[in-house]
Amino acid sequence: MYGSYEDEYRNTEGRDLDVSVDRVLKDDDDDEPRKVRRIGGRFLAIGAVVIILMAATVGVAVWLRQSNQETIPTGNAPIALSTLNQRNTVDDCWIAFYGNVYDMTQYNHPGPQALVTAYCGSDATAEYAAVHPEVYMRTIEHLYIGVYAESTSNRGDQNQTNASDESGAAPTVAPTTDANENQIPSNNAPALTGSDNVPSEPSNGPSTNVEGNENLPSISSTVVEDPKVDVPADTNDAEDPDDTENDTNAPVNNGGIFGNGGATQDEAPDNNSDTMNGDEMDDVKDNDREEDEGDNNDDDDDDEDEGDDDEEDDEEDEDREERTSNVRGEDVDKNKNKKKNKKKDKENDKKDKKKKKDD
Ligand code: HEM
Repeated sequence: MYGSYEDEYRNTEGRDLDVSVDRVLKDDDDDEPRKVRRIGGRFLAIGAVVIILMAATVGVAVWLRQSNQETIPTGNAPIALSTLNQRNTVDDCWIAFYGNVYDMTQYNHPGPQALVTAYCGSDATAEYAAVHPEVYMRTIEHLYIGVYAESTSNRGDQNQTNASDESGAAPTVAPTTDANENQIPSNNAPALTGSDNVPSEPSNGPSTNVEGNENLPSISSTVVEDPKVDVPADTNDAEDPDDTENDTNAPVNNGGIFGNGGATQDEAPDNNSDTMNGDEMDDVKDNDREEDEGDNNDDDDDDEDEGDDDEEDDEEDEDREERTSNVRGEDVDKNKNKKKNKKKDKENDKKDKKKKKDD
């Protein structure tokens, strides 16, 4: 009896126990996926919200940025100064060189990087040109964005096409734009023509229109000044033929002392004392020559000793003439010729004397 009761109890309990354990076990198996699903759902929801919030934040940021800035110019639209000025940070760095705008954000400068970043958002043509040849610009053609509207330092020819713009490559010449039309004087500048890509000398690049215009007059002024420099020389050259009659200096240049035209000009009042002295010297020389000739004629009947004296006299005359010619600055060649002539005369005289004696 007891046994049956206990057994029944046990069975009952056992059954109950079994049932309760099964229930518990069953409940656990059923709840765990639900919990996981619930937790997963919560995470998903939170993640979605976060993603949405992030996307919204990014979207708003992008929108704010775009709304504050002008859109990046495409095609041939020139980049205004205001646009350039907005790209003035290290992370968004635009710089204008020679009338073209480049995105220098990713540029690694071989020199100090700070030198480049200091000019983000501005025109650094002048600063660049002060230390670099323009040919270095070719190394950043891939960073070209567009034409800088405010610059007068654009290179290029109006006849060039804009093909390089459309291809995205930096133009070696600036495309024809309204901005370029304003730069016609710059493009016509002599220093820039004939060397579209690489000017022979680095210009002290103008960073503004004013500076660019300042450069132009200097170029044109040099062109204008050149004739001015030549003018005095030309006028002098032109005046020389006309001035010979009236210019007191003309006789000197035209051989007033020893020249052919000196005699007539010397007759006119002349302030040039050298000319007068020259004629006086000529007169003295002529007189000496006549005296010498007279001596020679007088000595025709003299003996040889006396002839020797005549030779001495001749030598003295030669010395005298030499001195006078030196004073006047007469050519040495003239003196030599005269001496030769005199010697010939003497020889002839001697021959005549000998002939006479022989006779
Ligand atoms: C933004 C204005 C710039 C300034 C003020 C500037 C200044 C300088 C200076 C002072 C140096 C000499 C560094 C040294 O000797 O240690 C230098 C070097 C150099 N820079 Fe620039 N730079 C500028 C932009 C550029 C750009 C845009 C380029 C390329 C297109 C460039 C290319 C070079 C190169 C190749 C060197 C090394 C060779 C050399 O000294 O000529 N620079 N830069």
